[in-house]
Amino acid sequence: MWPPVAVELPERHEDTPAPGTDLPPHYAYCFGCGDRQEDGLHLRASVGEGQRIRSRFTVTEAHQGAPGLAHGGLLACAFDEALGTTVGNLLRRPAVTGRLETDFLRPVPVGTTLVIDARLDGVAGRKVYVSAEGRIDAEDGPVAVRARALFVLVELKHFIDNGRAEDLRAVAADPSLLGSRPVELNP
Ligand SMILES: CCCCC/C=C\C/C=C\C/C=C\C/C=C\CCCC(=O)SCCNC(=O)CCNC(=O)[C@H](O)C(C)(C)COP(=O)(O)OP(=O)(O)OC[C@H]1O[C@@H](n2cnc3c(N)ncnc32)[C@H](O)[C@@H]1OP(=O)(O)O
Repeated sequence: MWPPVAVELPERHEDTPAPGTDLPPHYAYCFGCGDRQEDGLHLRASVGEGQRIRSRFTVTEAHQGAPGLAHGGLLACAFDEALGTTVGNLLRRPAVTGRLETDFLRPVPVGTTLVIDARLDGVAGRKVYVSAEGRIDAEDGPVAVRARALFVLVELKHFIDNGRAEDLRAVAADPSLLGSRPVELNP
């Protein structure tokens, strides 16, 4: 059963941009989406209809597990990012991945762009349930990966208490590293 508990489905946050709007990286050095993270996955997300966010991830030679094929762990990472950005942008509250499960249905060759459609399935207290499927090269392409996750809402303190001090200082000095959102960090 998914979600595994009774949930509410909140309206998306009033500050969520209109469907079709591209979303900025949430952190410039994020491995999933950061534009200053040269070795990262460089997912690009945009707002979908209702409780949906669409992300795109292009598999490169750096992402191989077997010759010419994407590594499953990297695909899981891409889904973590796509699901996390769905939670963050639709609820506009900080959250972390508590549990992530993935089903790999087809091999994903280097050069593929996965079109990942994620949706918010519901919220139960601090628990947020999200799911996604990734299709090969087109929004109506064959499904290659499905994922479901539980995110847990946290206070900003979670990041301040646990993050490495020099990285927190860098963000405090240059808040634009966190995309367009004003966040107060005083480590
Ligand atoms: C100004 C605000 C800005 C807001 C943001 C706005 C826009 C943002 C835009 C974009 C989005 C941004 C980012 C998204 C992108 C990428 C996503 C990547 C995310 C990650 O990559 S993030 C790193 C990996 N992640 C961790 O580093 C977590 C380590 N972990 C912990 O820090 C703790 O473990 C924590 C906090 C998870 C829980 O700890 P805790 O003490 O706070 O709470 P507790 O344990 O009570 O759990 C509460 C309830 O969740 C249930 N629960 C917990 N874990 C479970 C599990 N695994 N399975 C089943 N249920 C579970 C419990 O059973 C309980 O349920 P119940 O309430 O029913 O008892």
